[in-house]
Amino acid sequence: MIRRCGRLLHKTKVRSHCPTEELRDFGLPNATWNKNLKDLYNKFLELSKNGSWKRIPSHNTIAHHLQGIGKRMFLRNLDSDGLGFEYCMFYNKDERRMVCLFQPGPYLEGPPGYAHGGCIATIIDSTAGAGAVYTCGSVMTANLNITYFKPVPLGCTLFVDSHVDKIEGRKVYSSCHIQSYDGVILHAEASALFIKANH
Ligand SMILES: CCCCCCCCCC(=O)SCCNC(=O)CCNC(=O)[C@H](O)C(C)(C)COP(=O)(O)OP(=O)(O)OC[C@H]1O[C@@H](n2cnc3c(N)ncnc32)[C@H](O)[C@@H]1OP(=O)(O)O
Repeated sequence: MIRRCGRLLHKTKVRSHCPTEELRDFGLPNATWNKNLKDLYNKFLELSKNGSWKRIPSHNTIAHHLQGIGKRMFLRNLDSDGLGFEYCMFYNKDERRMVCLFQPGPYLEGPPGYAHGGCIATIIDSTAGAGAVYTCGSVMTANLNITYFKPVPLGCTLFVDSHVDKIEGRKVYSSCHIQSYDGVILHAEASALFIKANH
């Protein structure tokens, strides 16, 4: 057993709710971020100075983003930094764009040394989904189509760029692509349909 935030947890690291951890903004740099991720982050912080881009805080429960009770978010469900989804997001309201700067950690392995396709789908769903939420409120993913072009090495820095293309009634059509941090490699592209909450 280990003691964390005054509570006893099993060594298997099954998490209980720890208020201080839940208040942490995981979208801020930590020691596991590589240079390319930090450089991209600083670039978008610079772009945010005139208000065109906005950094999106990232907590480990949905309760911080939406009203209601939240448990642990899928993308923030590990206790140690750098092992899973290491990322931050920035939103541009005028362009209806959400970008995610993403460093896949070793626990996201699929093929040896490369990220699992499901985690690529997850980061696309989360980035484009967050873009849809910030553009028009609560949504659910109805459809997600992905084309994988090049495998993603674990520990690299990726630039995930999503855009709300069209809104028709409750239907929100988005597109997304994932490139290497320098834009040289196109790893994947996707289209998604989100349905706005019916209220
Ligand atoms: C800051 C925090 C950011 C968090 C981002 C989170 C991103 C992650 C998001 C997710 O992972 S959500 C979880 C995965 N998705 C689901 O579990 C959704 C499961 N499906 C459903 O719950 C329902 O099917 C859904 C809410 C998507 C739609 O059901 P509704 O009953 O609300 O809608 P309805 O069936 O009446 O359809 C509304 C319109 O959408 C259309 N539609 C619905 N599903 C469709 C589909 N799959 N393909 C094409 N069109 C679809 C439907 O034809 C219709 O078109 P019209 O208005 O033109 O008649």
